[in-house]
Amino acid sequence: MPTSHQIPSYLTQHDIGPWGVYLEQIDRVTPYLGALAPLVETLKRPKLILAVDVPIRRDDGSIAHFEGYRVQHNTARGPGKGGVRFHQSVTLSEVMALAAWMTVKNAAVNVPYGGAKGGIRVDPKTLSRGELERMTRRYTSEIGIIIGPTKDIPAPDVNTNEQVMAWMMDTYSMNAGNTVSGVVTGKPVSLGGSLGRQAATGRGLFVVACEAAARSGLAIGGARIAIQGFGNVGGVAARLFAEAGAKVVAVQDHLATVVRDSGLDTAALLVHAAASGTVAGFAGADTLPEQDAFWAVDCDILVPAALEQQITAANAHVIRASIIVEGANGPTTPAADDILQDKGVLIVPDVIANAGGVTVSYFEWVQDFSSFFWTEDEINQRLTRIMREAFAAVWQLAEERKVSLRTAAFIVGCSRVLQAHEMRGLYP
Ligand SMILES: NC(=O)C1=CN([C@@H]2O[C@H](COP(=O)(O)OP(=O)(O)OC[C@H]3O[C@@H](n4cnc5c(N)ncnc54)[C@H](O)[C@@H]3O)[C@@H](O)[C@H]2O)C=CC1
Ligand SMILES: O=C(O)CCC(=O)C(=O)O
Repeated sequence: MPTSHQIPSYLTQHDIGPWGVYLEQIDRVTPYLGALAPLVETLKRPKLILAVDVPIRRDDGSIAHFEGYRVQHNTARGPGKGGVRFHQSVTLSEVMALAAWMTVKNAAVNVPYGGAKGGIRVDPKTLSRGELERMTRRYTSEIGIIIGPTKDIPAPDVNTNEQVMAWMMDTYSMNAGNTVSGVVTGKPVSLGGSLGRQAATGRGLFVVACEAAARSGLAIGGARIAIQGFGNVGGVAARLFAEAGAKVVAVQDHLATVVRDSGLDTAALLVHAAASGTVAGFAGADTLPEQDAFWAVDCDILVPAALEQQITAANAHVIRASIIVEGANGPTTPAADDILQDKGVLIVPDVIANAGGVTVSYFEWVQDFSSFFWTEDEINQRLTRIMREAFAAVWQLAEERKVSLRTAAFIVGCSRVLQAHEMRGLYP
């Protein structure tokens, strides 16, 4: 647990939430940072926090107010970069942690960004399309004072997509007086988005899962895969695992867990989920009676691809996978990390495993600046190379320093950020 002096006054000890997980991860890596360790305090303090009121007129004429945030955790290596989340459980602690993980991630895979994240506490499923658009536009106007293509570049996250990015880009552009396509990534391809961005996070996850499996002597063909979250990340990962001959034996979303021992028909499940908004009710599978039973499913590779703090001390003991590949940000608590490490489970941490999305966002941003667009093959090849190189560097460091892949990834990421601070001379 972080000590009380580390907790900023705007968060209280009892609701420290995901920010507390992040602080503990920083404390765990600090002994490995050598001469940079004295600078680590900067990583425990977000650079800028903006909390905004987002009022909209509902379709029935009433006014609703939502709480929104944009947090820039660190910009030593470049502009802030990170997604925007619309979810009923969004808190400041969560957005701070998500922004900080972006700082570490962007440095770990060496894209030239700092870390940022945004969110609105809202269940978007309760809004009409018109209400969603008005909320998105108002939020964009409110955070418009701190975002921009050279300052902070939002992108999709949970419950946001290319349509939301199109509205954000349009609102920012209207206020600027000209089209600014580079203000967000994950846009529709017709508006300056990149081929391959929609599938990039799942694809990058699949690439590093294959690398981890190869080094562990596990063949992907025939491997049993369990996936929590069947949205952008989990859905694409499921498809790629199935195409490679693995058996996706369990998928859980917010409403149900569907299982099939011989492997789910992932193509049919994707069609079902797209039509009904959930995996619940899928005819080609059994449904587990309890959501918690998902964690004990017999599998080789477990992919948490939903929300934070899902794998905890309460369920880590029952996990049967030998490899966990973190599609979600912050899905594993430090206490669960310890239990899983004792059990010999290999965890490929979020800051590497889900970095494919921001990597292709970087490609999108570069393409927007140059107004010259690449083919999908070029994008996928560059993505695969970056993911493999980042994974190999972290694997090698973990072996040399005899630490977990998470600690190794944090050593790489935090060292790059702190070296940037040192070279820029932010500590006169
Ligand atoms: N979209 C992207 O490019 C990236 C996303 N991520 C992370 O991946 C995770 C998933 O993001 P997306 O796939 O984009 O979101 P999404 O909105 O497309 O899908 C989220 C999925 O999680 C499920 N879910 C939500 N609450 C759940 C619960 N309590 N139990 C089980 N399932 C639950 C939903 O039903 C849905 O299937 C998040 O942690 C996000 O931060 C990380 C890197 C990039
Ligand atoms: O594509 C991006 O800029 C950020 C994606 C994101 O939010 C994440 O990696 O968690």
